[in-house]
Amino acid sequence: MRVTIFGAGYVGLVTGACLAQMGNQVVCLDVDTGKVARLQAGDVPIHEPGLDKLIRANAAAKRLSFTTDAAAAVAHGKLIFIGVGTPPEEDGSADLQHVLAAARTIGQHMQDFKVVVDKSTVPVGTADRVRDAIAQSLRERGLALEFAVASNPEFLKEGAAVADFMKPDRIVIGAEDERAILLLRNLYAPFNRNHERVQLMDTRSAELTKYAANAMLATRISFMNEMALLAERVGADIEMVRRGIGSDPRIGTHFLYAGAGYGGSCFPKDVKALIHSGALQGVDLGVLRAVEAANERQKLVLVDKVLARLGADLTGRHLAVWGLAFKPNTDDMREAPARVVVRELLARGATLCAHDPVAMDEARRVFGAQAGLSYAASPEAALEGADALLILTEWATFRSPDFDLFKTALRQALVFDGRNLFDPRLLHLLGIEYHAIGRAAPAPLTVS
Ligand SMILES: NC(=O)c1ccc[n+]([C@@H]2O[C@H](COP(=O)([O-])OP(=O)(O)OC[C@H]3O[C@@H](n4cnc5c(N)ncnc54)[C@H](O)[C@@H]3O)[C@@H](O)[C@H]2O)c1
Ligand SMILES: O=c1ccn([C@@H]2O[C@H](COP(=O)(O)OP(=O)(O)O[C@H]3O[C@H](CO)[C@@H](O)[C@H](O)[C@H]3O)[C@@H](O)[C@H]2O)c(=O)[nH]1
Repeated sequence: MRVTIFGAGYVGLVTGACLAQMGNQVVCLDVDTGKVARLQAGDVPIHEPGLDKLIRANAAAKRLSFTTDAAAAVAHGKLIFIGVGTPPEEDGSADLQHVLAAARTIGQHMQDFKVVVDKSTVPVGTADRVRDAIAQSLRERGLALEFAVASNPEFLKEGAAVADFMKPDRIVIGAEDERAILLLRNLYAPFNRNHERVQLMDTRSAELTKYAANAMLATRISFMNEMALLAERVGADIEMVRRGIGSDPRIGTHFLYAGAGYGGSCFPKDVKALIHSGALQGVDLGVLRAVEAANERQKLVLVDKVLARLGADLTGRHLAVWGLAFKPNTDDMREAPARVVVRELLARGATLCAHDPVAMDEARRVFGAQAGLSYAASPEAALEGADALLILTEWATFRSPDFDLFKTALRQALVFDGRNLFDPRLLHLLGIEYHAIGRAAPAPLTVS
């Protein structure tokens, strides 16, 4: 099928590459000329496992191309996806300017029937606004062409985006138009072979499903982070509690990891946007307000531990930081807890040497030329001469380090772990002082 995608970001590129891999003819349109030029040259601007290979193979097979030519892109696809950004406004609401600009562009160029599918995360009622924007552009052209608008929210996770798209838990289609439903069902048929994954619903329910899913996951994380605070005070271990509750199938094991707070381009903005949508309707989403407040506090928990141990003035202290991305397997630093932690430690007078396997270029862009912040080519190099190590992202390569280095490379064997990577008893045995999230100091080992 011929498919056009507005937006060549995380969602647009992954959707485009995966649909092309199934044989579809995909054109990705972006307004960022630099990004499109890079993609046309075979350079994939984001780090996402498996994505660059998929993009290059499908571009070489002429199933996937990138353009800034809106007229040609709109003419190409019977199905036109909108996968542009919906960043937060000052008041927390979703900024729909890019979605509505894409809708207007479609209305300005379409010549025949199109199915316009919103894949961006948008508040309930946006499909109606997209419909109105297209209709308005058509009216301005003196045309009355038919088109349908559907909602098809995306549930991929960064760092596992290609795998998530190829093997989705569910494919939510919000549509009322039979032509849109038929085209989308057929487009997704190759991703829907083993069991029925398509969930067909009305557009408004589809739009709300996306926010509700992210809000539920964020709620679990903030809940566990609060339990972790309590666990520390009462001498319990949040990792034991996590296993204890996760084995109940009504709760399940996923998204129960306490840590340095959730980040990324989705949970923070989507929780805010849902709270805002509730307020507009006179519904106070108090649970979500608490989820957000708990997360803001949580981003500073590791800093508080450092200050409690090393003193409120960190002047003259040098600290190693492992991990800058908001999660492993991505170079994305949008809303990453590292942004808060690094700025706070620098403001307290510390100097920092950071390492991240892929996000250091992005970090240089985010932090700019910050006095006191340097980068190391390896995790080991970051440790040299530091007073302590802070761990902010759970990269696999951090999980089994040479623990002896913590004693030889660091000035003192002191580790603050925001992702609970290690067994506190092991580090205790090795003579390393270890502060993690929600984990009380270990009892001495019984030795026979
Ligand atoms: N990143 C994720 O993991 C993820 C997962 C599911 C859903 N979403 C949602 O999908 C949407 C896109 O997110 P993203 O992370 O891919 O964003 P992104 O910022 O990585 O990419 C958006 C792209 O859209 C382009 N763009 C903006 N206006 C445009 C226009 N008028 N025409 C064509 N292109 C335009 C931008 O230049 C940019 O390249 C958001 O609503 C987000 O909430 C994101
Ligand atoms: O138990 C957990 C799980 C995650 N996190 C943190 O939560 C954040 C988000 O992680 P994750 O959900 O894995 O990544 P995203 O790429 O932001 O994906 C979320 O946001 C996307 C955009 O809407 C959705 O499509 C996905 O389904 C949803 O998981 C990260 O900072 C993680 O460190 C925790 O602290 N504890």
